[in-house]
Amino acid sequence: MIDLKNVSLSFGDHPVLHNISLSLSERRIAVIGANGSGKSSFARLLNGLALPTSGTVSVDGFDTKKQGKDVRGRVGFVFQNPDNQIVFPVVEEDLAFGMKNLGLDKATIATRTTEILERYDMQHLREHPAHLLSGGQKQLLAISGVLVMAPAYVVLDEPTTLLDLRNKRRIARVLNALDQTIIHVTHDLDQIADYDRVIVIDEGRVACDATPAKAIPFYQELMA
Ligand SMILES: Nc1ncnc2c1ncn2[C@@H]1O[C@H](COP(=O)(O)OP(=O)(O)OP(=O)(O)O)[C@@H](O)[C@H]1O
Repeated sequence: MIDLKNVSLSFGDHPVLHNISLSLSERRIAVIGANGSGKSSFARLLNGLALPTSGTVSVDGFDTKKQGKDVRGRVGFVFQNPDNQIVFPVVEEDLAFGMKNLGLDKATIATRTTEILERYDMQHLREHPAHLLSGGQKQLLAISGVLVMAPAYVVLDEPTTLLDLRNKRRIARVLNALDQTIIHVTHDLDQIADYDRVIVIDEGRVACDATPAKAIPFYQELMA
């Protein structure tokens, strides 16, 4: 469970999130809202990429301020642009990077690398230069690089924004098939119609927290 208690976040004297208290445990959670409403800032709080100015964020009891390493081991983060996430020149090296940081042995790294490449039909790309992948393949590699570390939660910040329709759908299918809890920041309302929970953020506050059937029309009305 990810718990936020009275969380506020400011950058300098600019308040961005105001007194948010939430518990996140459903399997598919979407976060939607206008540009600049605070969605990315909210997402970044969940794995300690941003720390609250006041209040606490905890993941399975671990405080993001005090136990960052435990939190990062539990919460994977996928960025909008996979180029910001892919750090090694060859696909298999990139997949191995996070696992090496976790201290996994060579055999486990090799097994998990094979498993994830097979799962997403990318075996033929194992020794491929990462920068030559298509946009969809790059995002799949970025997501794979997070999944091989076996996080309990995956936070995704607009992972399909840069993709064409076919790849958007492919990534949506990948996300829907995950066992982990996902917290998915998106502007793509079609993708979240059958999610368990939708949180609408407006001007740094939770304006609606409900099922898609209630939260999506609320958001559409807000944007009208
Ligand atoms: N590192 C930072 N330093 C200063 N201000 C920031 C920083 N990150 C975000 N902000 C500000 O916080 C506010 C919320 O930004 P955030 O990126 O969280 O919004 P968002 O809802 O994700 O927007 P978008 O849909 O456009 O991605 C904005 O006013 C932004 O300028």
